[in-house]
Amino acid sequence: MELTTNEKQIIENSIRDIKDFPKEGIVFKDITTLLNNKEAYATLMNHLHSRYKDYNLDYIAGIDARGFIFGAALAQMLGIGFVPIRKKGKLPYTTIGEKYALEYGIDEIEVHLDAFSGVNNARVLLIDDLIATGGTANAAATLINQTGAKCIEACFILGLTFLDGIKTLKEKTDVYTVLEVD
Ligand SMILES: O=P(O)(O)OC[C@H]1O[C@H](OP(=O)(O)OP(=O)(O)O)[C@H](O)[C@@H]1O
Ligand SMILES: Nc1ncnc2[nH]cnc12
Repeated sequence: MELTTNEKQIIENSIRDIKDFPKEGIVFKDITTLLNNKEAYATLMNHLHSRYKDYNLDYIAGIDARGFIFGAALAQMLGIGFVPIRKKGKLPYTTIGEKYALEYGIDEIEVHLDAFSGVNNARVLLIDDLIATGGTANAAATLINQTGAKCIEACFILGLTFLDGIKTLKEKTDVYTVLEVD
């Protein structure tokens, strides 16, 4: 269940820091080097599978775009459905949306209103690659709960602990981070 120190190292070492991307002062955590490293990707996904296999989850919801990669893979391993939470204007059927603050301005994410309707009071795990300010994940958890489903936990590969995102999100749902960056 717990990652061994060695497994944690394998995952941590596979994530690349890119300084000043997309703008000066930001250290961008590049997970593409985790994804193309078969040992690191398998170590991570096997860990997530072992953590969540007994949670009685009905769906995984992944956040556009990097949350799709981990979320869809995990849903398939757990044998449950996957629901994409997308940036505004991308989903074709009836949606509900939630706005959230960016560093500059406002963005919005949406989910199909009937996305979790295959199961009454569906138990949903929210997943994304990273939590920073928590604005995106908070909006996503709100949307899940608005459909009548329940966000049981929010899972991130990386949590930036020098920001308040994790603390704020914990008021709404349980939070799990594989790695913390401080
Ligand atoms: O905690 P927050 O401050 O809300 O930031 C975290 C979000 O930012 C990144 O996505 P981004 O919006 O850059 O979209 P992308 O995955 O399409 O690149 C990341 O993948 C999270 O979804
Ligand atoms: N530092 C960062 N690295 C990658 N994605 C991010 N999203 C928000 N902050 C980020």
